[in-house]
Amino acid sequence: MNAKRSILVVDDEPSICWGFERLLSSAGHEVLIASSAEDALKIAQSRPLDLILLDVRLPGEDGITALPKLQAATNGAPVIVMTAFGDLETAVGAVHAGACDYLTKPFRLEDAAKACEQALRVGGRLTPDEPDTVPPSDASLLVGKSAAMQQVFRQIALVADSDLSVLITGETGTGKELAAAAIHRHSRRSDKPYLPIAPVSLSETVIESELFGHVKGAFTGADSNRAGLFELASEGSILLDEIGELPLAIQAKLLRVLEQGEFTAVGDVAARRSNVRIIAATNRDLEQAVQEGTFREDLLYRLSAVSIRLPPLRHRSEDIPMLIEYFLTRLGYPSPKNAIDSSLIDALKKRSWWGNVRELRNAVEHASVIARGRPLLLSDFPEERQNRNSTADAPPNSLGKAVASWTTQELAAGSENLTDLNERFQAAAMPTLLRLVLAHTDGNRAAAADMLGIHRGTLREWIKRYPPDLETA
Ligand SMILES: Nc1ncnc2c1ncn2[C@@H]1O[C@H](COP(=O)(O)OP(=O)(O)OP(=O)(O)O)[C@@H](O)[C@H]1O
Repeated sequence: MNAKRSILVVDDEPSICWGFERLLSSAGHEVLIASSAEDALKIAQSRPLDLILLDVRLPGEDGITALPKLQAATNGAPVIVMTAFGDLETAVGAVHAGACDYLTKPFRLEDAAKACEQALRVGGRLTPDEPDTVPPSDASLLVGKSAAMQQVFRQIALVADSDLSVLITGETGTGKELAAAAIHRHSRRSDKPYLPIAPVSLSETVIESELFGHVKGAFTGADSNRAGLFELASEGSILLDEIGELPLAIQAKLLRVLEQGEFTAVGDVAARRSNVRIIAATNRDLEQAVQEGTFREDLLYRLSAVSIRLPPLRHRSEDIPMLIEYFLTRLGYPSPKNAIDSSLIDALKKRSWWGNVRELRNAVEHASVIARGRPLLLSDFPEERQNRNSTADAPPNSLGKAVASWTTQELAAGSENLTDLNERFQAAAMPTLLRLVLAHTDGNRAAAADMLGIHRGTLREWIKRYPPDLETA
């Protein structure tokens, strides 16, 4: 921050005003203070301002309502909104009302300084739009109050209205699909289609046709023209879930959509224009997939113009009480707040939750059935699942020995025609793995997929391909 600028801080907390005064005046700026929206408006009408830092909760008129008036009075000075009560709806509301950035209290002074610097440099609002009027249905709420989730809300709010493609990463069950739906819901495209697709367990031709459509006679069975998702979602958004599983040939076609905004239906020659926003999600490490040659580096680069990482639940255990209460409310459980006590919360916070929020939701549903309306106890919850990386129970090297013996045997018996060793290895090992994991989850496939760290679609395909064996362990 070089040239001297006039900055108005609107907050009824003296410590925040004092902090900003010190921070900004030491950078050479003039700092004005107002403790209410009404006072702020008087100042804004009486003199030019270069930046406004505006709290949401104020005595009298709230910050979000006052924001457009302050902007009108200042001829569009950039406004950074601050709040201690961050949820996604507030973040989006602030951005839609015209804020250029959003800070959740408590924030680090260096983050605040960066936001001010950026706002003074860029100025103005980022995303002009009508106020958001679509109330989310209950099940689509992204719940969380941890700093990590606040950061996610901020990113969603800032990116929702642009047409940039977004890459959402995070472990299974962290809410990637919810985040993608929220981006669409809060975008200008919200009245247009939002179509999610998970390409796992579909053959390459089927995925290609699903995405781009096909013309009559393109392949056996294609007896009429069929529109793909890129046409069906016209002017809307597509979620490509499990993008890491997309075959390389389709990746090339997707790159063309991203770079040139066009695609060709299967069996067609004419290019069609795409006006669809692409949101992609994955629980795979795409950098590693690039190293391994299964994911195109240029596509990763294009997709991650904006990238949002959903943190695992074990890194934000402070969200657990809120999430439990939320799930109990959705289940219609009597007085959810009183149904959980601090010792239960402490015990649940110590768990690893490898299946993340999905696992927590399933566990709460399970506990609520057992508790039948009384306060929940730890014993109502399913037992904690093993860390999927733990090898503690395995006798040392037993698996290695078994694999060595199997491989040696195969190689010894092997003829020159040995070309499918990996497939035969999978066929030998998978049925047992699947049987034991499914037995452990009482046949619950979603839970088994979480444990295996794979998508449910992939599990479905594995079960079909390697039917779980029935012999005892
Ligand atoms: N922050 C959250 N607030 C409320 N519910 C959540 C949250 N995160 C996840 N959930 C719930 O957990 C379940 C899994 O969420 P979602 O399908 O979005 O996860 P995902 O990351 O896409 O998982 P996967 O990679 O396995 O597809 C859903 O029932 C969703 O409603």
